[in-house]
Amino acid sequence: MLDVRDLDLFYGDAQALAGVSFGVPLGSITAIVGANGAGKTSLIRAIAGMETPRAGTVRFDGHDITGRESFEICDLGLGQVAEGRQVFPTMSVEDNLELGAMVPRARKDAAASLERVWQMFPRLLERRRQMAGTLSGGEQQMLAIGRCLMGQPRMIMFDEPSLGLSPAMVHEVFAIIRRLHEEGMTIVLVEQNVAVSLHMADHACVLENGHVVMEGRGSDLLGDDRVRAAYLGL
Ligand SMILES: Nc1ncnc2c1ncn2[C@@H]1O[C@H](COP(=O)(O)OP(=O)(O)OP(=O)(O)O)[C@@H](O)[C@H]1O
Repeated sequence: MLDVRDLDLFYGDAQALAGVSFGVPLGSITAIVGANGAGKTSLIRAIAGMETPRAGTVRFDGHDITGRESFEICDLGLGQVAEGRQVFPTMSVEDNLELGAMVPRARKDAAASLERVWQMFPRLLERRRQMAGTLSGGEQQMLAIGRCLMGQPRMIMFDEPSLGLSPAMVHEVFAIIRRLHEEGMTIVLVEQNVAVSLHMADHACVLENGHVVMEGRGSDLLGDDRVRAAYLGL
């Protein structure tokens, strides 16, 4: 569903991605694993149109989306839940959600999408008039996911969705990701929690210093000695 080929990304003279190629099969959970600074966030941002690659191509669902605006990419059905739950703190929960339905493909069904989000996250419904900045970290993550769903994506890229959350909340966030996958969503998952993400993933790639050094089935990578030593401490 997504095909990334030979992607190069620079910040000034510093190269963050060097010839990155990998694919995300339709209906998969694809994990991107790597140490701090390996380039995972840069990769997600480059795919989502928030950074402009210097070279390479990104194709999503048959469209060449390389270098396109993030709004346009979102409108094609590629959503992302950014690291650090980027909600608008001085807007209400409901207004944050409505912003998620601004893209043309989602606008006319916004009311139905909102009902679906309330059903999925009853806690957000209870707090619909509360300012987003006063929500707990876990609730803000739910809101970030809900806002992404308002755009009616067919694929979602999650960047560190469990970062800074309590164990119970981490469990809940992973349960939501599993549920979305079961409902047919294609998922890209960047996670510090490598063991959990590889267990969940059908497909995975390992990024080191801006290069893809391995790509394969999640279960194969879990069994790989180098992955076990570098990322699982085994
Ligand atoms: N806006 C920026 N300007 C300059 N350099 C940047 C910028 N964003 C990222 N970098 C650099 O690019 C490299 C890759 O960073 P990136 O955040 O993509 O890695 P990551 O794998 O997501 O790391 P982490 O797990 O720590 O979030 C790092 O060396 C980082 O310092």
